Amino acid sequence: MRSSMRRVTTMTFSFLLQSSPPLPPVLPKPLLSHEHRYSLSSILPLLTQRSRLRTLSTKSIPIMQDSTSVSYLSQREAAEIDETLMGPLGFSVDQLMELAGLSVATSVAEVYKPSEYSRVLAICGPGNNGGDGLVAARHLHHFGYKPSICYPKRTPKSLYTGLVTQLESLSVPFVSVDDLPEDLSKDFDVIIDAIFGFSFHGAPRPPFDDIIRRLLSLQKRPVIVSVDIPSGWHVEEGDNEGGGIKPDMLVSLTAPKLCAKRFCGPHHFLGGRFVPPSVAEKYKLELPSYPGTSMCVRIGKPPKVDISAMRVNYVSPELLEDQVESYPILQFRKWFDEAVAAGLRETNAMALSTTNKDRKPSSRMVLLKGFDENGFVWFTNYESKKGSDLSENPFAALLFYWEDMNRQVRIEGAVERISEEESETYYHSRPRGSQIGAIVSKQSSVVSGRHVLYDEYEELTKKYSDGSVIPKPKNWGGFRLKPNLFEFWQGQPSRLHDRLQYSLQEGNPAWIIRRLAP
Ligand SMILES: NC(=O)C1=CN([C@@H]2O[C@H](COP(=O)(O)OP(=O)(O)OC[C@H]3O[C@@H](n4cnc5c(N)ncnc54)[C@H](OP(=O)(O)O)[C@@H]3O)[C@@H](O)[C@H]2O)[C@H](O)CC1
Ligand SMILES: Cc1cc2nc3c(=O)[nH]c(=O)nc-3n(C[C@H](O)[C@H](O)[C@H](O)COP(=O)(O)O)c2cc1C
Ligand SMILES: Cc1ncc(COP(=O)(O)O)c(C=O)c1O
Ligand SMILES: [K+]
Repeated sequence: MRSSMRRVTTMTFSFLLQSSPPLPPVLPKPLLSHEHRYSLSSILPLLTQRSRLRTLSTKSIPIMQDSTSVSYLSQREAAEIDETLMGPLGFSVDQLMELAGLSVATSVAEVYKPSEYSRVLAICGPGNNGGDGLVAARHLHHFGYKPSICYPKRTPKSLYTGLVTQLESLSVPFVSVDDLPEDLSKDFDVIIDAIFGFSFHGAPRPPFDDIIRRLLSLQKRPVIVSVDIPSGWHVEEGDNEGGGIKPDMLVSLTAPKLCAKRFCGPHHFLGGRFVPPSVAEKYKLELPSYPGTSMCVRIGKPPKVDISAMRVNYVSPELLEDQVESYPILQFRKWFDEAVAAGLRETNAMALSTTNKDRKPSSRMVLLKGFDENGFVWFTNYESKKGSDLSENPFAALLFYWEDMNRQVRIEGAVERISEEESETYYHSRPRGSQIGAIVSKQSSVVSGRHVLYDEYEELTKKYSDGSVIPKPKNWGGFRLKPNLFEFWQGQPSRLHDRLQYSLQEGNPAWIIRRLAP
């Protein structure tokens, strides 16, 4: 260990990750030509359908933990709020309908990905709820779904005829009630129930009575997404007879109506991100905040899941022996670049597994800060648990999981400290707050409270507020793992994954590539 430590002190700092660091000069020339630059469009086919879709939808949907803090509206309040918005507040019905329909489409896209739920039937009623359904269908078309529309009682107002024309111009098919299959489960994955909204009263009249009866008979598929009110439910009392439709998703608009208290399906979303504060104040509306730029927010409890049934069937391009690089470091570079180009978050995050002298393993995430033919580098506190493990047993394993690409990379080898000089250079490249953080944190030791760290952090922040150099703690620095084994794993259907292992035999510099059973 000592001698190898001395060897690394002569290295320059060039291993640190750059977008495309120079290739190691020790590699034979012809291999250099194998290096590719990847544009995002060339990478996209490598991503799964699932991940491609994720880029369409909002990144994170915060969940309202306390559903009691959302206001519920009576039928009269809902109608009054609409009048206020469209009267003194200057909104037009077209505008509100566009936003409502977009909220419905984004909510659907959050939960039901078009790779699995592409065939959508929007059943639209005669009022504005039906209009929301028409708008949602248009957006879903643009999101990659294949919507069809059933719109039996058309209103001859220009708002609605315009929405119909827009859908026709996209070749979205309109299906008459007579042409609807009796069993909707064969032809559709999702039904948008945009039949009745908050102006529904009495019992459903034809042809909607029969359509609602058909929705009632559906089992698991297609899923039903109700816009604002599950059609047929009493706007305030809900499904009071217990025989109404049971939607899988309810997208409440502006604020949930009283009937939504009776909704016990798995997905309750709120849309209608346009309520001005004056309206919220007047009606004492308590509404959750919408995340980022999202048009919808999940309200209520997240769905209960059957963990044992949670699984993904991976579908990816094949990983073949004659397509991979002869040098694992080049193959790693290729996959790393592809992961970066695909926009994955923290591509350089890796699990580091160590063992202590009693052969007890432990794992944690660290950030890769550079790699080349000499090894893989990360930084940490030498007196931490991992630091002490590595001094007792200088062998470790690294693991990368690039979920959106169905890829995993395992790397194993011997570990050594990098030079003080390299650690110094890297330490001072970090944000000053993190430099102070490294001084404050006696990593892996017990702390009596958060304040202990923060008090010292504040003190040091003041001390170094003049911009002077923050000295690197002696016990903070880098490790380098020199690999003797790599495995590139590409997820495939039916768990028949591709696994290509590169290993080094004692005293032989050539890498042997072998396929392992999945
Ligand atoms: N604030 C928002 O977020 C916005 C929500 N919008 C949506 O608008 C609906 C409310 O729209 P409205 O037009 O007032 O009403 P409905 O869509 O519920 O439907 C009224 C039509 O339905 C007929 N109706 C009523 N009861 C029955 C029944 N039992 N059988 C058959 N037909 C029925 C009614 O006809 P009537 O002759 O009975 O009056 C109407 O033709 C709201 O829920 C949101 O989805 C807006 O997009 C704007 C902003
Ligand atoms: C994504 C991610 C990256 C991390 N990167 C580092 C790192 O580069 N260095 C580090 O010391 N700790 C890092 N941590 C914190 C470690 O996971 C761990 O909590 C800490 O190093 C203490 O581990 P130990 O007690 O096993 O030594 C990271 C955590 C996460 C979730
Ligand atoms: C405790 C700790 N140390 C070091 C790092 C690496 O951070 P940096 O990128 O600032 O070097 C991390 C990253 O999460 C960390 O949590
Ligand atoms: K509805």
